[in-house]
Amino acid sequence: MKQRVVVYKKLPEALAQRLQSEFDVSWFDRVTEANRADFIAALKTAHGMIGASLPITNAMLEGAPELKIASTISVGVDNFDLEYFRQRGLMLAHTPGVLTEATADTIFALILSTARRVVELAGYVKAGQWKGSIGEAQFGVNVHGKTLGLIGMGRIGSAVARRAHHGFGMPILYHNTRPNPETERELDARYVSKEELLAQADFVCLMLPLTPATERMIGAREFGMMKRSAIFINASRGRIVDEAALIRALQDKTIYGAGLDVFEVEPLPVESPLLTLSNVVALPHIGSATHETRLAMAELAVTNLIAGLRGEPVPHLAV
Ligand SMILES: NC(=O)C1=CN([C@@H]2O[C@H](COP(=O)(O)OP(=O)(O)OC[C@H]3O[C@@H](n4cnc5c(N)ncnc54)[C@H](O)[C@@H]3O)[C@@H](O)[C@H]2O)C=CC1
Ligand SMILES: O=C(O)C(=O)CO
Repeated sequence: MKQRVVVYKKLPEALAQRLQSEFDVSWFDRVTEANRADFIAALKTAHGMIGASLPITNAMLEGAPELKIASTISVGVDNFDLEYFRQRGLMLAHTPGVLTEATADTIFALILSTARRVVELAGYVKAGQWKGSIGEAQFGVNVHGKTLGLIGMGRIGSAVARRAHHGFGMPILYHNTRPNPETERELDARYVSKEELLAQADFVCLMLPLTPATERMIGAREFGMMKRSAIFINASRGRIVDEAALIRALQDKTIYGAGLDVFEVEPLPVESPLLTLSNVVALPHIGSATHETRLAMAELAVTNLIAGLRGEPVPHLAV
């Protein structure tokens, strides 16, 4: 008898066929309030599940005694309780590496667009407000030669640092769980305490996983330690930051601006004060969202899932 798989994100046709040919599949393009009960019911007999962008609670999995593997189409695994997976001996697969460069590109887009006020001033042109030569009121700040502070120097952090060092001549400070000697040699990056980084960096960029140790790691105290000219960049996870404190720091001009791809609540509620601030560039969680990269992520997640269900070594296990 075929093993059963629950898919909870729309997959490219060729990958859907690959799963369909080997497994008995329940399809959910996405899970909403309307089909949530059907999704949970489908999990009850599932051996594997694959998808993204949905918190998977232990309660959902309690009713899934046959489950062996969850394969998330993301590198971040914060939608799962890792301890629960360990205790039940379940596998959790993810997609590191294939999205590193696309996400680093997005982070650079945030750095440049916030510093040079690209979104705000493109809106100014489109609104027909460009009547003469622009003046100081529209000037931005330099990116090249400024100090980049990276909190989190893993795969994506290192890819951002390479762009900054080779392309923009930026001195690099970083803070990480442990020093990364290879990156230090290649990019002349300097390992410093979080406090030193916050005080010295012109751009403070988070590239961390969301874990109990990183949740709300950046709050009022940390914004207070940054330069008033600092630009804060977050494309990691919104909950690493105390968003109310960030809003206050931006309103009070404790910092100069922020480039954000992630938020405490996503989609970002339309009433968020972040949307009223001209010194904020807000993107809809598009770090890895290119055609090529999303396809590579889906391919890797399907490969992970199939390997797990066949009892073969899984290329990328988080647990
Ligand atoms: N906006 C988006 O679309 C995307 C967001 N992400 C986020 O980026 C995160 C990082 O991805 P990768 O670079 O591939 O992961 P990675 O595991 O290669 O790098 C994370 C780094 O953070 C460090 N770290 C962890 N906890 C720390 C702490 N408490 N203090 C200091 N350093 C700490 C680790 O030592 C590691 O070097 C993902 O977990 C995900 O949440 C990833 C891809 C796309
Ligand atoms: O992979 C992740 O963790 C993302 O946030 C989306 O690519």
